Amino acid sequence: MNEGESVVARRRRVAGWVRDQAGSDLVVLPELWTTGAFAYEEFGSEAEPLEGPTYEAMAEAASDAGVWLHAGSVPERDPDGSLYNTSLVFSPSGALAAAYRKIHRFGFDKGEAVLMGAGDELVTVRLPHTVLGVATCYDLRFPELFRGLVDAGAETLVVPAGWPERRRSHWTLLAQARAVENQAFVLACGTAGTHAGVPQAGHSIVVDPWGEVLAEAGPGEQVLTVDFDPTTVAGTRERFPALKDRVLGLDRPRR
Ligand SMILES: NC(=O)CCC(=O)C(=O)O
Repeated sequence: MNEGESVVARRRRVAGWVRDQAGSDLVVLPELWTTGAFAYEEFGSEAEPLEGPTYEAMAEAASDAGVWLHAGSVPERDPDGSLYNTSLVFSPSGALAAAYRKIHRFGFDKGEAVLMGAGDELVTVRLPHTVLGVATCYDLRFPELFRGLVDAGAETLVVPAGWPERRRSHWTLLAQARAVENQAFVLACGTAGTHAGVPQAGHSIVVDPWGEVLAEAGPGEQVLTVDFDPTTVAGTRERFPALKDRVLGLDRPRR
């Protein structure tokens, strides 16, 4: 994203990119792309109700293109005034298929962690040939969230992000780890450019359930297109049934 571009102009530009993807099955956008994930001062001023201008523009773009659209996330203002980092998924008719409020907020004692509320619900979305499990950016560091998504049926894990360049090695490593440990496809879509002075990693990445990188973007803005068969997940899980060997309850003290 170009700093200095208005939210209105960026929304129009991104909607055009989505329309250009007609013929694809699923299009994925990154986290907080209207403001930038590190533009904390803008979260309040640019926050939208769930069905706000970004929702409307993305619903229309999904329907014009006839694609499933994970529209990344927006700063959402709840009717009670609280802010959330909320991802939106639209069906090819432009209907809202799911909204996910980011569970793990980044920033420790500042930024998103104090400005936004935490979601408390895992979200999956059934598509014709796979079930998406939805997570956002910093969530990538919390494997138990992804295990929850897998238990809810997820086979393709979608992670929009605004991940900084200085931790890019973690981005790639964690995307591959989440794919391998959950025997799932991972579609991790990151912002490019600089947000509020924080250089972004870009490098969106698609990983298969064996941990192989199917496609990886460069550092700048680009459309990364990849063909894969999500129905292969079941076979991978059957041939190498590590998920069946899980011992449940180890994440809680035993006494
Ligand atoms: N927007 C984010 O969640 C940033 C996460 C991050 O920088 C990290 O996990 O490292």
